[in-house]
Amino acid sequence: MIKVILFDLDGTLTIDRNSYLLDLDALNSIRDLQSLGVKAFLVTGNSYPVSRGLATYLGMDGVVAENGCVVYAGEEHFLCKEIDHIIVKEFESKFGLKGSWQNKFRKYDFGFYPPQITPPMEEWALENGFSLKTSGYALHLSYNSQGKLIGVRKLLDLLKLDEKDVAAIGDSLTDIDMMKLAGVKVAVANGDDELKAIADLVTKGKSGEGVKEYIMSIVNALHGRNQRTCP
Ligand SMILES: O=C(O)COP(=O)(O)O
Ligand SMILES: [Mg+2]
Repeated sequence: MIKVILFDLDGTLTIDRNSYLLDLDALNSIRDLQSLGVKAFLVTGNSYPVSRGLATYLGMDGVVAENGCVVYAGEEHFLCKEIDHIIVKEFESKFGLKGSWQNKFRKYDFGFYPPQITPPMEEWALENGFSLKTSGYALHLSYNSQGKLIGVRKLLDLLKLDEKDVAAIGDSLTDIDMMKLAGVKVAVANGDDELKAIADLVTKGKSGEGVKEYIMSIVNALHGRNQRTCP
């Protein structure tokens, strides 16, 4: 039985990819799910303050932020090597990138625009021991080569959860790492092809609509179970 759902944020809980507007119907369906005892976590490439602030106001049960490097589930865990801000600036100017406004609040995983990785960047990253990823929203630079996987592993340890009790839903390449430890892997309809290829289920709807569709299927199944067990 699914006890925890991991939600990517950008492109998944938003109304579309490349939008920052949250899908309010998807958020309401998450509340319905939580009222049935299923826990909800944000697992995102966003900075810790943004992720934790959002999770608090959305009533989420915790977060994995900075693409796996920071975990909060009642207490904080920091899992990656910090990047010196001088290196961040060097990377930005060397490749003519614009740093994310959240970079001043980041320690382990930094974001840049445009979100495309080029071969010279890959060469530089390899020489300097970094890993590059793209979410479609931003290009990410980190020493962490395992991405969201390390944060999700920590979260499951903290919650003493088995992978089979976990579902994850996302839209981009950076969610493939999150899915590695999820018993049920869900991709939204407008997600990256590589993610859809490893998913157990691809929703009919895009982004937030797809989230609502998947959650309602669980909510209905749980209601069905409860009705069967009530005399
Ligand atoms: O920070 C990003 O680039 C995207 O964040 P996400 O992991 O919630 O999609
Ligand atoms: Mg995303």
